Amino acid sequence: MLQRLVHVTLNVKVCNRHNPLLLGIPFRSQARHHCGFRLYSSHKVSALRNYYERTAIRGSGLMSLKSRFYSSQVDTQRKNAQLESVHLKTTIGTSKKVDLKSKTSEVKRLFSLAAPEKWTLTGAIGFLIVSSSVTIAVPFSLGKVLDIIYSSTNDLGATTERLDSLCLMLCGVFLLGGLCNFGRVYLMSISGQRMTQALRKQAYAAIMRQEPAWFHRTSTGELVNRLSADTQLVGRNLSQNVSDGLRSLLMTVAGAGMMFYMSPSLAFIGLCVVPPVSMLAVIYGRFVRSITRQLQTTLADTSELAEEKISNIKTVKAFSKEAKECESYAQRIETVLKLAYKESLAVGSFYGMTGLAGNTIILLVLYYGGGMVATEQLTVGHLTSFLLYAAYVGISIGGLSGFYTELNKGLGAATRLWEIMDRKPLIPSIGGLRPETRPKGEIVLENVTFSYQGAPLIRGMNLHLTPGKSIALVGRSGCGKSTIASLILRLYDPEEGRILLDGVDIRHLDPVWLRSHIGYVSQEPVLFSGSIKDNIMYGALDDREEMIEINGKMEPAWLVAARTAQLQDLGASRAGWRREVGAGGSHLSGGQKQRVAIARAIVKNPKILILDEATSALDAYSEFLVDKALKDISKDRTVLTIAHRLSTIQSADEVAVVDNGCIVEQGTYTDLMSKENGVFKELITHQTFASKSREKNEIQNQ
Ligand SMILES: Nc1ncnc2c1ncn2[C@@H]1O[C@H](COP(=O)(O)OP(=O)(O)OP(=O)(O)O)[C@@H](O)[C@H]1O
Repeated sequence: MLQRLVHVTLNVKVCNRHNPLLLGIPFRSQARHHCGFRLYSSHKVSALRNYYERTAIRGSGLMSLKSRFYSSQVDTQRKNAQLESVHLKTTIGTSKKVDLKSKTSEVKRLFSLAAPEKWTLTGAIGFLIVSSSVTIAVPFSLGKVLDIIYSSTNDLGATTERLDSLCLMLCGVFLLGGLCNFGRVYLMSISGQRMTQALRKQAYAAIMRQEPAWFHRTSTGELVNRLSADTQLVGRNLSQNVSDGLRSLLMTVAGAGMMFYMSPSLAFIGLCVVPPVSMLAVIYGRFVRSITRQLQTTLADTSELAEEKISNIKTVKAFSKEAKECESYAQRIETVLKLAYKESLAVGSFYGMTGLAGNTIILLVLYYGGGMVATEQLTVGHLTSFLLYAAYVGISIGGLSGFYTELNKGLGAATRLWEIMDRKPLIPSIGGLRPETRPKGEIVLENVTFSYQGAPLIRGMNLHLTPGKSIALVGRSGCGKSTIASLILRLYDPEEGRILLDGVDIRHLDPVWLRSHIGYVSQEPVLFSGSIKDNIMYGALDDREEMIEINGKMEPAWLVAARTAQLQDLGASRAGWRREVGAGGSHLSGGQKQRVAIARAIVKNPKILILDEATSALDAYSEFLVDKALKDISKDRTVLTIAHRLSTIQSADEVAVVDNGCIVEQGTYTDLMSKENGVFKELITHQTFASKSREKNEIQNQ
């Protein structure tokens, strides 16, 4: 499909207001660089708008532009490109023809992946040429041997001598061929493995770069499948498949050449089946490509289901849903099987037909060749050689079609990998301002609006976090408290409004720098496989063990953090700090996990602490101890606590109440409680906050 390229550019006023970093960059490069999109003139207005909604708007730094796109006048240079209320400026580029599905460029790109392995591959191709030449020499030599035998009527001694020397020479040639074959397969195999590894690294890095919102739309099973199966398919394609394909090509060309050399008329008869088989191969290759794509997608869905259920086996068992889970897995697998049936049918038919074509060649050659031997136009040795060459050509054409099929599979897999590798994350993982000094820790949310997949959640929120003070965020379940934490961490960008750290919009700051100053304990902390120490060190800014002075004694920062988070009991266990926590922290209790997560958050000595119900899984005694420790480390830090417990709320310097996407009340606990008909007072009265007196009793009982 050839289409004309249209550059779509953003309105500069809007861009600059919302993202001063874009100042001075020409419109066209802004749009293309930032959103990574190209649009084509045949896109209708609605398609363009949809495209914008899907790619440029959601979760991006440009998200805040959305409403403005829809409210302003369109500036367009082409009548038929009227974009209604979308606030875009379109300029038609030069009438450059762009082939949207240029398969050639895809193939080129696929082969460019092999560039780092060019020398190994060149060596392998060298071996391939030698080994193929040896194979090609076999039928000819065999024909010669047969002719010597048939022509040896009188002088037996001379014939034996000729035979001996010919066979000796052939032995040497075959040995060389064997060695070269070994070299070819070995080199191709190792370079294939290396290409797969390199691809895996690139794909994994690309996945890690993406913003969290992208992961909501892309299933984990699919990503794991791309990392394992697709990379392997591409690696194998560029090595083994290319090697086999080249060998088949060489054998086809050389075999056909030898056929023509020996008898052009017989060669024409023998090769008349090649064109229809080649056409069949092309059709078959296309079909296999589409079916492989469907198969991979369905397999990814199935893996996703299996992964989710296996990793949460306790919940499955607690509800006795093993049988149901097996059934739903079987249903998904059924779809895979149906697709596999289709593929098998195509493979079977294709190989059946190519086999038939090969046998037809042999039969035709035998029939006409036999006649030629009878009329002495051809010797027996020549006919035998010819037959072998015909068989070679038949087999090699089969090999070529196999190569084409595999190439199509490889292209499908590579396209899926490029989709990930080419995607520019809407929130960069690195880059931006990195102030030299440690931040003061003042956080301001200014008119922040945010929605998940179009469902509004935060509506023009204003919130001020003062350095050195703690603020407790309270509100009904699902009102968006954890989302506010995610916005401050810049895991998502607001659609409108901005978040400032010490007066600087966090969109201009390097996310790595920003997050290095924020300690975060999530509601359901996740630990990774490894020891307790490894997990605490995960929060450190680098892998080196930082030493800090405590009461005149130098101690590792992670140990101090562990003590602060009341982890002494874990440290005192038999394996000590080397105790393995298991996948996702499955070997630890909920409270232990939470304390390790707290230690992990404070080990980097952050200026801002976000504690999302950080002590909810602790028993009252541990919570009392951790609270005390957190109070100590909260000095001189900005603390945002997302709290349900009364004790946490009461100990905060201020309380902010979230309701209907806004902060509706903010003040000290006493102030808010003294407000007649206040939202906070009502929350405290009606919600089930843990009573402080009950907690005190529990502590006294310990
Ligand atoms: N990734 C997501 N995609 C779509 N909706 C989401 C996503 N994450 C959260 N939500 C929705 O956003 C709303 C706010 O979620 P959030 O976790 O911020 O609430 P919360 O106030 O912290 O709740 P709780 O007090 O129960 O922890 C909820 O209705 C939730 O269903």
